[in-house]
Amino acid sequence: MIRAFSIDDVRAAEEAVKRELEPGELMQRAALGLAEVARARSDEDGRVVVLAGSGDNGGDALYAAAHLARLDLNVVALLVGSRTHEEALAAATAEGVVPIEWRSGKVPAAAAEALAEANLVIDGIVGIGASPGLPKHLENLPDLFANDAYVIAVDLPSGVDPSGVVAADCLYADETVTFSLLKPCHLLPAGEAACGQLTVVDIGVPEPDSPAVVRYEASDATRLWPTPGAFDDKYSRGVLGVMTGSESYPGAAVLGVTAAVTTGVGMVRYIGPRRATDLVLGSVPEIVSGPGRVQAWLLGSGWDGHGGAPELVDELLDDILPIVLDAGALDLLDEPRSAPTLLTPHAGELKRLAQRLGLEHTQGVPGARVVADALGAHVLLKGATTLIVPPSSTRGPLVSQTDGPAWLATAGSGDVLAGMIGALVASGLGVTEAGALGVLLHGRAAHLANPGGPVRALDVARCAGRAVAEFL
Ligand SMILES: NC(=O)C1=CN([C@@H]2O[C@H](COP(=O)(O)OP(=O)(O)OC[C@H]3O[C@@H](n4cnc5c(N)ncnc54)[C@H](O)[C@@H]3O)[C@@H](O)[C@H]2O)[C@@H](O)CC1
Ligand SMILES: [K+]
Repeated sequence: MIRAFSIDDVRAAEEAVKRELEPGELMQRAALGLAEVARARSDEDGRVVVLAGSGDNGGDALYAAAHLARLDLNVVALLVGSRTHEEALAAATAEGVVPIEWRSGKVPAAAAEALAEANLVIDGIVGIGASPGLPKHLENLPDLFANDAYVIAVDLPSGVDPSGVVAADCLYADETVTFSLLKPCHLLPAGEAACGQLTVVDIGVPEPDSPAVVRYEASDATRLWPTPGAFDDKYSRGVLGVMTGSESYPGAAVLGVTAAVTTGVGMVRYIGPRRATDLVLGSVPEIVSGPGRVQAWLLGSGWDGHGGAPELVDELLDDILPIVLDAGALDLLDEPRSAPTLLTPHAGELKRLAQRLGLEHTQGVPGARVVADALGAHVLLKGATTLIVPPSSTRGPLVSQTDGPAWLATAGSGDVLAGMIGALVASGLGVTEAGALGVLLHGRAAHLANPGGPVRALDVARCAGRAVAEFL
């Protein structure tokens, strides 16, 4: 599992280590690690421009500049903040780094020339001390870079919100060199795309106890998968009740049920309108049609209204079983249930849901968070990066998954994901783990369905079983 930590926890962990070290030692470690990566990425005749801002991020960059100049690279330092880390600047100039001030206004000619010639740019404008966005005079900075310049961000791409919540103008990097601990922006959509390749340099700061953001990997699927044992039967493995599909959209039921059965669960009980039931039975003869005992419910994919059985739905919502609410069932809840509940909206559905509930945020992490808090439910926000946001009261980390190819943006894909997650919840996993492993499985199954190419949702569903075998 990949873990990122809140900025407050990172600061506290760094301070604790600093107290045990000589002053400045931690920055020296960061700068040396950064310089080693930069050296490995630069040519023999490396022409390097270091962008140094006011804070310690600029200090890291300037000390790294000193190391690179000592290795005979040609290094220019553009001092772009209102202040400069004076000791780091002195160390850099002592090794032959050429400083150029560009603290505001138009770019000085010498700075523009250095940037146009640089094949390596080190972005030390701001790090974890930053508010989102770039200073006005640097907004068009990338226009000054040579096309083939390799950009290394120090700790994080400058301009990115360190906590990964607010999307802002930032300097896109080819590689981000961070120190010991990942920060939320490295894993969340508002920052991750700007990071490029993420490289972690160990400066000896131990992980705090509780991560703010986690990402599940294949090894987590191996560890957590609800694999049956010799004493299991179909009931002990778990039964999933599914109410999906409608007269207008019966295909959603076929896709979700196919995915659930192929993912592996003791049994699926399906309840839906006549046409959908006939289609589901026709393509998935393993299911049982009609009500009965189940361990979890999946509702809503392909609904056109309330799924045709409002009394039953009300009963389920009052019940103590875990429920996955997808698509048309997202509108069912107005207040928290007393049992685990996972909502699986895409961005448009989240917006509609948050507006219906009269909440102050409607998008991204803040939108998912207010919905999760209002409904006491986990919100799995689907997208190129899929997030799972728990209610604040759980104090649990956000989950951020980027497993699927973009080919998964196709009709029926969400119905398949809901079926996979439903199967995992019925098998006994908590909604967070089921959501995260479901997203992992969805991505892996898409890859198996057609490596590197377009996929249809039914093929993704059919590949679930093989994908599970790969995890195990
Ligand atoms: N704290 C530590 O123990 C360590 C910190 N390190 C480095 O120090 C960085 C954090 O340093 P700081 O706390 O000094 O903070 P930063 O260097 O991130 O920036 C703070 C400075 O930037 C200004 N600023 C804030 N937002 C801005 C914006 N949007 N545009 C332009 N300027 C802005 C502030 O006025 C302040 O002067 C880390 O990201 C890392 O690179 C490393 O040296 C490792 C050890
Ligand atoms: K930076």
